[in-house]
Amino acid sequence: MALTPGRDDYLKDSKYFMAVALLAAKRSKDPNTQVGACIVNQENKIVGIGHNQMPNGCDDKLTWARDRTKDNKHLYVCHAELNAIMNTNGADVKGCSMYVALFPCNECAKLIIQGGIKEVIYLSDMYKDRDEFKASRRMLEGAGIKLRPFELEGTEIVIDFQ
Ligand SMILES: Nc1nc(=O)n([C@H]2C[C@H](O)[C@@H](COP(=O)(O)O)O2)cc1CO
Ligand SMILES: [Zn+2]
Repeated sequence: MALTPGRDDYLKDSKYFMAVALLAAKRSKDPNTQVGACIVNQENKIVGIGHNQMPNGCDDKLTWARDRTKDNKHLYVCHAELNAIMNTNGADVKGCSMYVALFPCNECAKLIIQGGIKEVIYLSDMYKDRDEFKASRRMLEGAGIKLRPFELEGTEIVIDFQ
């Protein structure tokens, strides 16, 4: 008996996980750069999601200004990767992959390495020439973490609420 085939145009795993990261990024209040991260375990289950946000309880007390010569957001903001790692409800991130909209900075690289994440899939590497990102790449590569640019296939996913 011939089997009825399933849909071909379903959302593939890696595109889904990056889309989850990008959806999380939409929650960010950063007026300039919104970042999301999604951690996936070896069974392809999501174990943590995060976006760049101010520390809990500090939301309306801290500035989103960008200029580093004055009081500025970089002193305070919790990066998407940090939040994703902290949002796992106790699941272990060891052996997991992280999908992230922007290449991790040096501080997040330390969390990724010490947490035992084995692979980082990133969409943008727009700050790659800065020292923090050179340091980050050096540490991640040194720790043997696989770094993979996300291969974009199509530029949008439409979510229709109707
Ligand atoms: N990988 C990252 N994850 C993040 O969550 N961020 C956050 C920190 C800031 O809130 C924003 C970057 O701001 P800007 O320098 O592009 O105005 O994105 C930044 C990076 C880049 O390292
Ligand atoms: Zn970071």
